[in-house]
Amino acid sequence: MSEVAGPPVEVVAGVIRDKTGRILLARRTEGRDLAGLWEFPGGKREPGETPEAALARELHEELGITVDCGAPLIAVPQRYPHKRLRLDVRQIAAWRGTVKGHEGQALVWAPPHTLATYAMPPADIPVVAALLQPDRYLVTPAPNGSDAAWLEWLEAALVKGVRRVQLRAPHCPPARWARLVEAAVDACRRHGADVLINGDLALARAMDAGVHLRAEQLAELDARPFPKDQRVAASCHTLADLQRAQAIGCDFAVLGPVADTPTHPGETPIGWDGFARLREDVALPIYAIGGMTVDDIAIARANGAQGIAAIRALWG
Ligand SMILES: Nc1nc2c([nH]c(=O)n2[C@@H]2O[C@H](COP(=O)(O)OP(=O)(O)OP(=O)(O)O)[C@@H](O)[C@H]2O)c(=O)[nH]1
Repeated sequence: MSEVAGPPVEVVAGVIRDKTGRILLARRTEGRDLAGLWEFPGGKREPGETPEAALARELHEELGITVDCGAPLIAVPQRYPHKRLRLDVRQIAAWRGTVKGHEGQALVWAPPHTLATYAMPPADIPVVAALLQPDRYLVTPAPNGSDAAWLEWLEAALVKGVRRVQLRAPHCPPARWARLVEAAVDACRRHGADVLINGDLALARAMDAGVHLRAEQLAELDARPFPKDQRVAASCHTLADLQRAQAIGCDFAVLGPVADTPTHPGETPIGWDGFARLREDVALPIYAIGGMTVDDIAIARANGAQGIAAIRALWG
């Protein structure tokens, strides 16, 4: 069996911070796969080793430090032309010693907001997103009651910490929806939350908000509809959708349904295995959707997701 089809290579990497919160990146040396790219320090797990032991060994060998392994951040299944890997990234809770590149690798302490400016391997794109972007994406339900009640529920979700919102209301009359969107965009901005409007490019443009593309819209686009500073995301169900989302430069995608959900009866869930298999062929941050609750964020991260997208579980 070729390495591309066989089981993934297990790789562990650490998020090491200094006292000011900067994060350590190492540059892959010449002659190795992906040479010149920046990565989170770490390496391959040896047979029989736990991820924590492998990471402690690698960081000692490569940097000369002793570490206490902390919480898992994300584990990214990724396929490269000649291999598949699972990049298991852990927060480093504490470390001792003096950081030095023992293998001739260049090192840099990067302030978190600069991470995306470093050229990195595809598997690291979701890692950087997991460090910097919200782990939950609220999709609003249709306003079935009064406008005031709907806006109060949105406010409650924002107060609870939701920081990324998709405004969506299938079948809402356009004039009512435009009024609600205006108030909702305002509420999201007050809370510093990212706001995207489902489907309606003109409304998103008018509000200077992001757009969340439906899968059918995505299929018809061959370029990103908005500039880089205005978010573009897309709903995906297949690998072709994900590849198109990546090709047009979407900031992130939503993939599912992962589990059964009453809002999309009759759709066959892809399960976590299906999610992980689809995710390994693109390098996008991807939220899992379909029957998700906040209790699923850890398993979502363990399958390479940015987190969960949900209506009911995040509303109010
Ligand atoms: N340590 C580390 N490895 C990463 C990251 N992202 C990523 O794709 N990888 C890949 O995971 C593998 C890590 O193995 P290693 O660092 O022990 O590898 P190596 O140079 O001996 O590996 P090679 O045989 O693939 O060239 C490499 O294939 C590397 O490209 C990352 O952020 N940190």
